[in-house]
Amino acid sequence: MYKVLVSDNIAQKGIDILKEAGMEVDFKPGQSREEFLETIAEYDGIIVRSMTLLDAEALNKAKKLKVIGRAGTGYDNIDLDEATKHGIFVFNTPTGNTISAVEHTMGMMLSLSRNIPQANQALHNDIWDRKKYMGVEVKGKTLGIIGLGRIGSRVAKRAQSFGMKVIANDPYLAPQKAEKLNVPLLPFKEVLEKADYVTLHTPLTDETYHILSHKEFAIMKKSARVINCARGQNIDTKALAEALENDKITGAAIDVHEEEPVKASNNPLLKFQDRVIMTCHLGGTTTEAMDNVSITAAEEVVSVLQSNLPESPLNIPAMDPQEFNQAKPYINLVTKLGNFMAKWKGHERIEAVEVEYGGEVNQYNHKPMTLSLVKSILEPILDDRINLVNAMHIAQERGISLKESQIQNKGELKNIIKINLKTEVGQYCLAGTHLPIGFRLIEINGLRIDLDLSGEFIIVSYQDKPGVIGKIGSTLGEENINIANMQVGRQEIGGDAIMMMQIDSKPSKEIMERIKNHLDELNTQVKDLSYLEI
Ligand SMILES: NC(=O)c1ccc[n+]([C@@H]2O[C@H](COP(=O)([O-])OP(=O)(O)OC[C@H]3O[C@@H](n4cnc5c(N)ncnc54)[C@H](O)[C@@H]3O)[C@@H](O)[C@H]2O)c1
Ligand SMILES: O=C(O)[C@H](O)COP(=O)(O)O
Repeated sequence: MYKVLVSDNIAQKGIDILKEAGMEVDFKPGQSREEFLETIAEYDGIIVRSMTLLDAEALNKAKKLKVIGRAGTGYDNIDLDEATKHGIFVFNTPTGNTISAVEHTMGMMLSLSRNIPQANQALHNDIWDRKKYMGVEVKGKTLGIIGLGRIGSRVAKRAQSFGMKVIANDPYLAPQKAEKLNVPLLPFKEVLEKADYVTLHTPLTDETYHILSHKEFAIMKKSARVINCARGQNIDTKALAEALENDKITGAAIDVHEEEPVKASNNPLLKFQDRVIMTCHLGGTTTEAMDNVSITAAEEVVSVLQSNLPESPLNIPAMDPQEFNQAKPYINLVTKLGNFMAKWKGHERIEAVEVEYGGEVNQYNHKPMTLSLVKSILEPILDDRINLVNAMHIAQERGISLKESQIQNKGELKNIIKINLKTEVGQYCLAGTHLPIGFRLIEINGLRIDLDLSGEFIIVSYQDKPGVIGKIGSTLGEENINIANMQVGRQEIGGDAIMMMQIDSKPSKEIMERIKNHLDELNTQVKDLSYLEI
């Protein structure tokens, strides 16, 4: 039975899903870091929100951990590289709280414009002051959106319906997407200069850390108001406090904070009661969003523990389900070729793997195929230590160079995948194709063949000599082993030759030994005599 830790608050519906799937669940929001580190080794899966820190220290102790589910969007509390090294799948549930974050942003902008929280607080303190809490309209004002993704784009639509002019900065967004939204994409500095409201909707990255600091506040309008419902570290809090102090900008609405939870001792913004609105990271905290992210996270943890791939992976390439289904035959083909290669030559130290994709295969993202190939080649050597998450990392760690390329398939075949393996001993090549009748092996070390890519095989590399084929055939016949298919090729008379046989039953070690002895008697310089079951 798998054991799952839920270390932050999620909706009960998510916990029920885990239990119904037969998981043992520990629900421990708010547990101490010490207890967390002491017990993390027990768990196969963990569900977190933004409060649990899954850094290298924690992940190094998580010896059984297979999957981390982030019930929410931002995953800056998870060390992705470290999780990847350990082969731990990490996924998030990025759409479940989008609308809640959008609506919170709109609420913050309106509250900031109309002093709603301040007036409410005053009235609760028995103060009626209509003059002090006079506001401004948002209609006709310019909203500058930094990060026009899921949340930013929806904020744009809502702001436009309020009669605002919306401009944005997002260097990674396809311009057509912004065009469709009728939002001009402008340089960062220009957005800051023009905006009456600046709202942040970027992830936390090296580039977006303190994306608003002294320099940026200095170029904003004095009347500008700033909204942050993205990540606390996107704003340099001290610089924001100074900008407010020196009237460089007018106000701010802040949902996410550099240090959470916020305390009077760690946040200089608390003193600006009239100009700063603060909420306690509530953007994604609605009944609907909590249900959405909790249900999805729980379903996905169960699914990954049942050996499926997550829908929104963070450390393997994502593919939409339709594309994945269409590419699946090629993922299976490359895996079969990798299994074949591993059984044939995996005992030799691998130096390089090259994979060539031809024909229809090139309509699809190659990454999942290449990852599957690397996994299938290294799996027999590394047992279950390798999966799609850490395959590339392990290959790099072992000094194996990897190359992907595209080839033209000139023949009639609609698709072809060719893998080339370089080991300390030699170079080997296999090619295969996917046909309606199944997977076919179409080339081995330059020899054109056409064999079913499953079953039992004997491969012999030798120096071309009369008598070899007969000797092998008769030895197998004596032992009642039927040859279903056989193909032979050579470079020239008396040159390097290769024989590929598909047989109906497994030859014993003794039979293989006898074949070897017969070939030695013929003095054929046998370079390879392998039996493989695929
Ligand atoms: N307050 C909350 O409770 C809450 C809730 C949900 C999401 N969030 C946060 O909101 C943020 C946005 O979420 P999303 O779902 O819209 O993400 P998203 O990935 O859909 O959008 C982020 C956008 O930022 C852009 N971007 C990245 N780097 C940039 C840069 N240097 N300059 C300008 N743009 C840049 C990306 O191209 C992308 O379009 C995330 O940080 C997420 O964690 C907060
Ligand atoms: O990135 C997110 O999904 C939001 O910041 C919500 O975070 P939370 O799950 O801690 O509320």
